[in-house]
Amino acid sequence: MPTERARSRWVLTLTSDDRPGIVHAVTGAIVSASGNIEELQQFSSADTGRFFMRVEISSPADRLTFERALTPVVERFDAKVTLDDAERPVRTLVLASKAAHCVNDLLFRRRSGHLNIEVPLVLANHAVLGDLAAFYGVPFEHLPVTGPEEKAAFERHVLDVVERESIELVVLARYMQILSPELCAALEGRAINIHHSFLPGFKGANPYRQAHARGVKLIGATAHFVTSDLDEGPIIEQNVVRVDHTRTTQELMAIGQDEESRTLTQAVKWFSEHRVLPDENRTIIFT
Ligand SMILES: Nc1nc2c(c(=O)[nH]1)N[C@@H](CN(C=O)c1ccc(C(=O)N[C@@H](CCC(=O)O)C(=O)O)cc1)CN2
Repeated sequence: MPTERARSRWVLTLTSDDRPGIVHAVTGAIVSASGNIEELQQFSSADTGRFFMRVEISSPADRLTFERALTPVVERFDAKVTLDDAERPVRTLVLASKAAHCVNDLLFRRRSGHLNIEVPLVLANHAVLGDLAAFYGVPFEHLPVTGPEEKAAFERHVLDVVERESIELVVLARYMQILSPELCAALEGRAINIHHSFLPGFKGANPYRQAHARGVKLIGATAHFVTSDLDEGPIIEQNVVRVDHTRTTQELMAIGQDEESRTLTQAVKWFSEHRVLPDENRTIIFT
C-alpha cells in the first residue's frame, strides 16, 4: 500500500474584476491539484466592481503543482493571486518609539502562540524599549531621529532590514514618526499603523488631547494600512470604549492603551492569516 504524501494546508487569496465563472474556475483548479477546500469566502464589491476570494485548502500537492493549476485562472481573469503555507509564520518588523503596550502585546501573543508571526527585530527611534525586547528574546536596535538626515537614515535602515530579513509586514506599534511618501510606496499594502483614536476623528499627533477638549463619550483605536496621507490609510480594525466627563487627558490615554493593543494585535493576526484584502480605500476582511 503506497504511503500517502502528508497533506499541507494552504491559503489562497484572489482579487480580480468581478465577472461570472471565477469561483468555478478556481475550485476546478484546486480540485485538479488534489486540493480539498476546507473553507471558502468570497465578496463582490459593488463600489469598485472588484471580486475577492479566500480559500483554505488541504492537499498533498506541492506549491508548484498548485501554481501550474492556477496559471490559466490568473491569465483568464487577470487576477492577483497569493498562495501561502497556512502554517508559516509571517516575518514581521516592528517599529516603535517610547510606548510599550502595543509592542508588549504583539510579542506576548507571539510567544504564547496566538500570533503566527516571526519578529527578527524591533527597531525604534528611542532606546527605552530595549529591555522589553530582550525579555522576549527579540533583537532590538534604536536609531535616534532628531532631524531630516537621521530620519532618512532610519528609513534606509528600515528598507535594508526588510530586504535582509525577507520582511512581509512592517508594524508601526505606536511609532511616532511620519513615514516619507517614498517609504510608504515601498511598503504599500504591508505596513500597518495603530492610530490612537477612532478614525476619522482626531487624526495626527495628540488625539487624546483633542478628544478631551471635545468632551467625547467614546474613545477608540484604529489599525490601518500606512499611506502618505496621514492616518487616512484603509482601515483594518477599530474598537471603542466609553468614557465620561470625569476623565483627564492622562486617564483617557491610560484607558485607550488596552484598545490600541487589542486592535493592533487583531489586525496583525488577520494579516498573518491572509484575511485582509485591500479594496481601494477600504479593506475586505474575511474573518
Ligand atoms: N506616512 C505615514 N506615516 C505615519 C502614519 C501614517 O498614517 N502615514 N501614521 C503615524 C502614526 N501617528 C498616529 O497614529 C502619528 C505619529 C506622529 C505624528 C507626528 O506629527 N509626529 C511628530 C512629527 C514627526 C515627523 O515629522 O515625522 C510630531 O509629533 O510633531 C503624527 C501622527 C505614523 N506614521
